[in-house]
Amino acid sequence: MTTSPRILGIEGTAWAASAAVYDSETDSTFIESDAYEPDSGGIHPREAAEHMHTAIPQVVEAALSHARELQAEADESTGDDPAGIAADPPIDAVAFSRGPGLGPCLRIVATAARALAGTLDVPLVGVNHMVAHLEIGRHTADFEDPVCLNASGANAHLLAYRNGRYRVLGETMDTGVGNAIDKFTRHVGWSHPGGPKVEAAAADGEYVDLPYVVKGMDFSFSGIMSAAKAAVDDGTPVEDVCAGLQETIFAMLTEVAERALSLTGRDELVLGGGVGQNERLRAMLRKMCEARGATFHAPEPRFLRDNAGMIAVLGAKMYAAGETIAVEESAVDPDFRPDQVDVVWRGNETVEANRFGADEDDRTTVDGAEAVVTVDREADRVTKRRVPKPYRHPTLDERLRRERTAIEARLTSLARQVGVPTPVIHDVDPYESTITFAHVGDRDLRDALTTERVRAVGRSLATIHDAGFVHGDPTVRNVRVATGSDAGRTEPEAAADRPYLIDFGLGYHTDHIEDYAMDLHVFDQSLVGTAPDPKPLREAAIDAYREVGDTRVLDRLADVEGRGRYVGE
Ligand SMILES: C[C@@H](O)[C@H](NC(=O)OP(=O)(O)OC[C@H]1O[C@@H](n2cnc3c(N)ncnc32)[C@H](O)[C@@H]1O)C(=O)O
Ligand SMILES: Nc1ncnc2c1ncn2[C@@H]1O[C@H](COP(=O)(O)OP(=O)(O)OP(=O)(O)O)[C@@H](O)[C@H]1O
Ligand SMILES: [Fe+2]
Repeated sequence: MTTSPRILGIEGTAWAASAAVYDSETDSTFIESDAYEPDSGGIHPREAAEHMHTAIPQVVEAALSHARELQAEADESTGDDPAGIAADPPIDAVAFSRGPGLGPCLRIVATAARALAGTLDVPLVGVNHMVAHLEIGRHTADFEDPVCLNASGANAHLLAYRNGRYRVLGETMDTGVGNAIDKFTRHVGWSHPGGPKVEAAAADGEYVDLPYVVKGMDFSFSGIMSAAKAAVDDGTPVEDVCAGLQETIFAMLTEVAERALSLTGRDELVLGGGVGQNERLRAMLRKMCEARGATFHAPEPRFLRDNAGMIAVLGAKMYAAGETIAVEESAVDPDFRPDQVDVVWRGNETVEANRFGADEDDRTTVDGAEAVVTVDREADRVTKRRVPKPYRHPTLDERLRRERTAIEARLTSLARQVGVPTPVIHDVDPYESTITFAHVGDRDLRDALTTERVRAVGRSLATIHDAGFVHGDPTVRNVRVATGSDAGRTEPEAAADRPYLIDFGLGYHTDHIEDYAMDLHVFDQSLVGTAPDPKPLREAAIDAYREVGDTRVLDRLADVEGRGRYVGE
């Protein structure tokens, strides 16, 4: 096996019939693509498959002749047979997208890949398309351990590596981000794909308010899309709706990306996927990263939209790690999830169990994802101020900060009333987005995870749900625990080591089982994303919830997770 492989990649999960050659020796990528453009409506699976059928052989041939040229040049410089007849094959392996994607398209690509590998007598590498979207950014940025935001047509999720897998920290609860935008543009009669048209129209539009929906690091587009369609139908100028749509959707994605950086303690962010070509989204992510001292990278547009270059680049890493597959094991998988992939190419890299400075005894300010928290040790109080986010439209920014401050104060008190430990509120100023409340605990749960504490959180969530509201963002960073050192100076609950819930800013009143299940799911995902060994903790949370809460919520949780959603181990 060569140490600097040359890989031919093939992509065809939906619209892009694409082939590429990645030459690791020179770190260069040649891409040949042929896009399927529907005459009307969105992507028709059968038409897309017909497109793959005719276009794949042509793009593969173009890539192959490029590979032959590279090989001839290499042979010439090493004095091997210049005709290339007796020399090595022009590539070391064929990598192809195994999924996720449209079944009929995937099968055509896989068949082409198997045939080519057979003819050239080189191995096959089966690549997960979503992991390729993120690895291309890590590769071109040369980042060590980034959080990745995949913003593509059929998907939208946040991923981060932990213990040999890319874990899904957050994702869309309904459609992919590009598909959501494309549905809106179909409604107003614009041709597919809609993303670039919305971007162009938004440049001439004025921001309008639309529903903003994030739950922890998950998010949903259905409400915004219905509201956007209704606004156009009611006569709001379409450019204004486009501006509102971009500002809202991309602010949601930027917010959850920031929360993922904060939760995982990382300082690198990469963007992947076709929607990543949008300038406004990139500008927002860049601003957010700048403001928190993180580094942002988006690969060039040819690597963002679906392309075989990313398949070839990841194929090379997988090949070098020995991840080839036999033909009989190379079946496609239309639902292939990123967290099903064993990330062997990153070696035995283990993220240290605790990368989050656990010692907080002297701290006076804490930068959360949304707020700056100032600790007054003498008074045993903290002041939390939701700071303006420079990436957000000012109107949206002000609305979110004001609303969240008010709801946080209200629900923090309400939770106390139903017996869930929370900090006592001393003062609230929604217009300054400031709350002053009691200092509680001596660690975030993230830095002091035990099954007992997790059980207590499970019980607390069941209790507030029973009272008719959700926390909205119950992650291991939004729970404070008293590990002992200051148990004496805090309140009675802490002495009993009952964790405090904090940060109710995303909470709301609801009697929907679905909302309660989502709340529990957010907590569960935060365990998966941060705990060295999440399994017993996840079980503890569920068991405790079962003791106190409504079991229909647990049934619904299983549903939520089974809905093609991505859950870890
Ligand atoms: C499974 C796979 O087939 C699928 N691929 C995919 O969705 O193609 P991708 O190239 O990553 O993204 C296409 C989407 O990207 C959107 N898009 C393209 N340019 C855009 C722009 N300037 N602004 C916003 N969206 C844009 C399009 O409207 C379309 O919805 C996926 O990765 O989810
Ligand atoms: N009452 C409190 N007592 C002690 N520490 C607190 C208190 N409130 C907040 N903190 C500390 O400040 C951190 C950030 O607070 P909080 O989660 O409310 O802000 P945020 O910006 O909304 O954070 P995020 O969105 O990242 O969860 C907490 O993780 C916790 O360590
Ligand atoms: Fe894609």
